[in-house]
Amino acid sequence: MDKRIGFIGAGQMAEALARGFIAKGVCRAEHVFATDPVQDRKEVFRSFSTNPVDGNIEVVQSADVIFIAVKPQYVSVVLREVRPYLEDRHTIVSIAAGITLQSLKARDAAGDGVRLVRVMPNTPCLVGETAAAMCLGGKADDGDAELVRRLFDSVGKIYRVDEKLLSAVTGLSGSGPAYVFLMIEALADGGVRSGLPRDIANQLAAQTVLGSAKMVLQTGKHCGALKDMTCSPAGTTIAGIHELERAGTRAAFMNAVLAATQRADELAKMA
Ligand SMILES: NC(=O)C1=CN([C@@H]2O[C@H](COP(=O)(O)OP(=O)(O)OC[C@H]3O[C@@H](n4cnc5c(N)ncnc54)[C@H](OP(=O)(O)O)[C@@H]3O)[C@@H](O)[C@H]2O)C=CC1
Ligand SMILES: O=C(O)[C@@H]1CCC=N1
Repeated sequence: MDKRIGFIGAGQMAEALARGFIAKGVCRAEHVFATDPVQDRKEVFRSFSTNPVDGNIEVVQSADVIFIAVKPQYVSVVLREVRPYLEDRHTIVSIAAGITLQSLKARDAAGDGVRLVRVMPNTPCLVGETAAAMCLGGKADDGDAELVRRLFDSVGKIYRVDEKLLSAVTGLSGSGPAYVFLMIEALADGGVRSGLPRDIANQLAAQTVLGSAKMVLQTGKHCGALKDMTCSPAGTTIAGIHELERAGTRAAFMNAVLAATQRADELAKMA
């Protein structure tokens, strides 16, 4: 792709996206520009051959696709700052949790006439396996959707959804990697508690999650049927499942997604 990619805010998510895009060859490192008030973050971007620049306006002047990757409460201040420098060539991609298209194009933010795309990505873009969703606003058209789709298809999967679903996407897949990391860590702890060396326990736990996710995606079978395949009558697995059910694990995961979704909605109100 010949587009230049800019990041306003060079934090964890910006780094994961930039590294992912470059690793998958959808853009070249020298076509990536990033800025951050924290000097160390700029040095991180320099370390993988992208261009750290001195401010948000310089990012806008250097790039065509501008990722707004600051914390939600700073989004409108950033947009107000760069607004006079926005041109028709720019597509603005906000990844901020909870910040609506309406508030992105408000008069004290980007204003009317800007190509706006909201994306909720997740950190596995770093390894080419993001689960993301997007919606369009402002002047954004199918060309912008195609551009964003091309970027995200290179680092995983992206789905177009109604904006009203984006908080739920945030609660499920945006925050989801953290739930899964916690689960992998806990599974490995269980392995260690049962006598496995830590490194083998970590590998077994992570590979089990990877393999199980692939079975869901590749077989198209219901998770309940796949679970049943693992449970021999009076066997080991059903004894483990019994404990998970006793602990309310399903409700805990559902409540985690719900709490994160509600938090995304709260962030929208606070911004
Ligand atoms: N982390 C994740 O998994 C995901 C994050 N997101 C969204 O991505 C955004 C960034 O999150 P994340 O990367 O985790 O956060 P980080 O705090 O790691 O990164 C944000 C960076 O932006 C910097 N910053 C603050 N103000 C400005 C400014 N005015 N101009 C330029 N840069 C600024 C921050 O500096 P300082 O620390 O000094 O404030 C910080 O280094 C958030 O809106 C979040 O909702 C979306 C999906 C997943
Ligand atoms: O924790 C957060 O607020 C961000 C948004 C989704 C994932 N991380």
